[in-house]
Amino acid sequence: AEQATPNQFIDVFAKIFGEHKGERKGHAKGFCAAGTFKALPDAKNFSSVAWLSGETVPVTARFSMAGGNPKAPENSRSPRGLGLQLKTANGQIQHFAMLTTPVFGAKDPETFLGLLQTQIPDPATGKPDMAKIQAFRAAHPDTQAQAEYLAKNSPPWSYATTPYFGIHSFFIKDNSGVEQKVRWQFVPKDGVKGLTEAEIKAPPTEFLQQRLAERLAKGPTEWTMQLVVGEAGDTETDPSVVWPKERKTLDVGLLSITAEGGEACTGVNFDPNVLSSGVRASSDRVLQMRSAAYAISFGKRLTNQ
Ligand code: HEM
Repeated sequence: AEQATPNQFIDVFAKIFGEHKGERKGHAKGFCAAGTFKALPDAKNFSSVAWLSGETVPVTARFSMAGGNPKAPENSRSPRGLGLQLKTANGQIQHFAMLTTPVFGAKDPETFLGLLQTQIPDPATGKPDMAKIQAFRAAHPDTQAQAEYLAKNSPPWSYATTPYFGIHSFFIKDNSGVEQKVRWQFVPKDGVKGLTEAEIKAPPTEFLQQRLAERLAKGPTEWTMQLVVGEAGDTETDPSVVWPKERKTLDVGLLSITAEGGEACTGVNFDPNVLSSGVRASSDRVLQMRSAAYAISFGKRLTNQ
């Protein structure tokens, strides 16, 4: 089959969600936040990547709802996103652009594009054809793990009460010069809390920014950054597959969100392939596709398209 192109994603998002000039074509609804990242004392024994040194690194962040709907209802069973940009004192930049699911909804760009194409509303009814979506999912088992996770785990009660997962594999050079295959995740110090069944069934609501503001009025909200260390045979190319849960996990840092709102994240393209020296992307084709798609979306939204 032919390879998917980044423009096909921009096009299909417009067909599913409508045209929203000046907005992100994915994760259209969201808001900026700010804080710091500080490595835990042991992290520098693992790697000398700049942001693991222990200095307090300023963070520009954005919390978001998946999808291209700028008015997405906040009780929907869809992923939430967190984009982080770290800038170290010596000028290193590191991005994380994560979801609240440990896996992605497809193994490669072509399957993701195919799944999105089934979600284009039927012009006759204005709604997607559920049978078509189900048939596609049945024929593509790699689209099922994320859907199952979303069905079993309630959407977050607050952006502060959910973990965020990097999903893709990356390589971090350790202090002996060996590249370690890792996946990163941020675990909330406030604990994991989802919406109740009643809250999920209630009419579309908007509460995520207000709940975060109320939480921040009491002080910073924190996450522990963990690196899951892969072993030989753990996939580096397939973001729809979670690694075995007995993998070694290192607590490497503390993300502290201290403020929300403002426009500091508007000029940031949270391209997940912006990596500090000592960090390298894997050959995951979904990860590779993201840079090109985000660049198109970024250019469009900055020029009010
Ligand atoms: C081929 C697969 C994917 C495509 C085509 C895609 C597309 C997009 C696009 C067009 C944007 C808007 C970018 C901008 O205007 O700044 C976006 C935002 C985002 N995506 Fe993806 N995405 C994909 C996969 C993923 C995956 C696997 C993750 C997480 C692991 C993810 C997490 C995010 C987040 C957190 C944002 C919001 C960034 C922000 O707040 O500015 N996406 N995506």
